[in-house]
Amino acid sequence: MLRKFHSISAWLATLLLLVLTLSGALLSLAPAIERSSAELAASQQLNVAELADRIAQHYPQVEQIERRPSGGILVYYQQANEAKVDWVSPATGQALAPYQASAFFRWLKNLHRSFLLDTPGRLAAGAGAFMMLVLSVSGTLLLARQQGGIHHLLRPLAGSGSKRWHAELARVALLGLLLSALTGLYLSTVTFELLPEGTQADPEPPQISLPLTPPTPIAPIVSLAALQATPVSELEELIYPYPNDPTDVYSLRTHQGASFVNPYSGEQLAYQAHDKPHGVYALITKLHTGEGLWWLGLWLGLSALAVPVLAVTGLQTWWQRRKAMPKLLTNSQAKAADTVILVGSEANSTWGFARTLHDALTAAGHAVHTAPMNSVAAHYPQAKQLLVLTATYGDGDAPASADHFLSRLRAINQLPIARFAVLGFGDQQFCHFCRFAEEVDTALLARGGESLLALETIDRQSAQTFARWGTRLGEALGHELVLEHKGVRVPTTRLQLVDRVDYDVNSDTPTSVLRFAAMPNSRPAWRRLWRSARLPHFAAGDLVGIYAPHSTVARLYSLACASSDGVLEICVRKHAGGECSSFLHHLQLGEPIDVFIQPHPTFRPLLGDTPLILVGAGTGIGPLVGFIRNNQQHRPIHLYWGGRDPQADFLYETELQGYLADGRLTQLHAAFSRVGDRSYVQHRITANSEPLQALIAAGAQVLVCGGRNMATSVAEALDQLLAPLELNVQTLKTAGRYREDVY
Ligand SMILES: Cc1cc2nc3c(=O)[nH]c(=O)nc-3n(C[C@H](O)[C@H](O)[C@H](O)COP(=O)(O)O)c2cc1C
Repeated sequence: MLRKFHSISAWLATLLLLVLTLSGALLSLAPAIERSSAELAASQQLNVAELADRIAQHYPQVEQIERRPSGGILVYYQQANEAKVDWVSPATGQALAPYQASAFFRWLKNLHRSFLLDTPGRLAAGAGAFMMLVLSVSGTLLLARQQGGIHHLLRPLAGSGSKRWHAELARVALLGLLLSALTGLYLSTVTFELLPEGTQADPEPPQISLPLTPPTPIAPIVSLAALQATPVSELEELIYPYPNDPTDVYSLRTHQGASFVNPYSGEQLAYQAHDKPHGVYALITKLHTGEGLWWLGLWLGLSALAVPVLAVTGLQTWWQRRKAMPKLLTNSQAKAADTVILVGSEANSTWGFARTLHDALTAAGHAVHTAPMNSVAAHYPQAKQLLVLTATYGDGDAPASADHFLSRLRAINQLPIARFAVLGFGDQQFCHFCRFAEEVDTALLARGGESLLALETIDRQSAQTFARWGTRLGEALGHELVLEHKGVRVPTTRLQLVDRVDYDVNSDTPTSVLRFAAMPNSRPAWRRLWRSARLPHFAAGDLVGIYAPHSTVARLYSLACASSDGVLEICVRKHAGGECSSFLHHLQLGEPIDVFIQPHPTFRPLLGDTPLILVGAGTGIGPLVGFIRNNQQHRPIHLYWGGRDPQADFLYETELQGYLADGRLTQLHAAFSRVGDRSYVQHRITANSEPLQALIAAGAQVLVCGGRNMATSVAEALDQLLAPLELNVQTLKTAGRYREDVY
């Protein structure tokens, strides 16, 4: 829902925002250009009397002095009965250059404020500022969700292509865009008098009586006390008395207020301060335009320039997601359907299964409506059965297209369709296999639903299990149903094996560390002209999906390095009958594999320098080594790892010794199950209870990677040692300080 909302708002706002941001970016140059044509430094220490005295040496017929927000000084004067304006040097009072207001910038300002129209244009500009605010906030929430929480917003981003560019750029430009949007919205509300602009002080001109008769000439301006007491940095404008009127006075406007100055005595008359709302208005105008804050102007301008790029990359991401969703040519209307299929998916493969089911049911004569789970309606008047197909993500959580399903269901008075069947898609590698599907099944039963078929789960997109479920569904519906699903491979990058280290080679289950690099000639020649082959972007702990030859189902492996390390590294144990692990173990140097990256943002070290306790067994060491390798800031890292025999499978032993020596690893506690005291990693944890208690009390984060049994034993051992601290694994998990990557 959030993604859809973000996409629709983006479409509506794109055109509006392109005009607003491009004109805003150009306008942001104005303060810096003006600043470069004015001379400023000397003006900061002067008072207005001194400045006016210097100017008087060169401009006998001066009428007005103005200090621009940039700090430059303008002088308005008469020459040969012609009104003129010059930039002057505050240091000497001499002319720098004639002043010419830029017609281009005036036009641009009108375009930016009102699209060169009147009230409708101003309304559109206000709406544009509002859309920018909405997009900035919804985009931040999306990013926070992708990164595993708002406090992880600054973590390195995973993914590649336009999606990654979009997120990366949005993160950089976010503050500038938020500031522009909020201040722009405020200025719009002031334009439409929804908020007060405040008033600039405008005191009544005083009547002065002449000190002497016949009239004496007015005092030299440098001697006027009120002007001496006003620093130039406070000045907005000084208007001189009319030369032929001996009763006229100086009119002085500063940032704080307005007053008059007696030209004979130098006394300040009728001072009036600007009101508070005006102060707020002036400050917000300054923050929006960057006038007087040229660096802020340039920063806002650069942030605004990000908007067209965000529009293009956002559009590409939207298009790619749309393309990945199957086209359902025969999708019935929700109100006319007798069968409703709701889909929970993050990376879209479940949509492929939904389409196979949709087509088969349609061919069998059903009117089928297929939609994302988040679009569940309160009422389907004709529907007789609801079929829910959903994946599970994160730590047993809902995928993107289903993250509001359970709350929607709670808000609906009566279950929209009584008969239902849930089919869960997941991966046994993960700790909570198909847990979200279980939750959905339980929730539907609790709401009084009637199970058409018991919950079924599908491991790693098995087409066979899907076909068997289809047969049973057909029986429940009273007709034959054949589900022949042909998996669709997601787009991949081709890499080649460049290095391998093999361990335990004499056993049936050897382990290898495999390193891959980009395949130089994997791209068409015309694309190689502008970009050479390179690795996709990933961080240690992300997952890489690898297709064995002729397989449409990818196997996921945890990454032992980041793309900035220049290779893609995984640690693989060969399993009896494991198609992908056997393929990888037989791979020769130079041979290719096809991969894609699945970000795993929740399995990462928290930012900062708090200690890390890394726990793993067997190949679970992969991502943990990646975290240690990238520990350039030398935060304390304590590694607990379990293997079988140090002579045969001490994975990464040489690297780990190097990391201990250079300070990237603080302590290494290895346990071996087939030699010596035949211990497991949880035994090392229990034996080190006290130092571990101290580390966790100091805020340490625990990251566990490896088999499910190991993870359970480690959690039990940690629960025991945490009890005296009145903590347990669950509370650490809730605080994001205990993360697992378990298979
Ligand atoms: C980061 C990540 C986390 C996952 N978490 C789980 C999980 O907790 N439980 C599970 O059974 N499957 C999990 N999976 C596997 C997916 O549910 C499974 O691959 C599913 O078929 C994906 O469907 P989709 O392509 O429609 O999103 C996870 C996959 C990824 C990439």
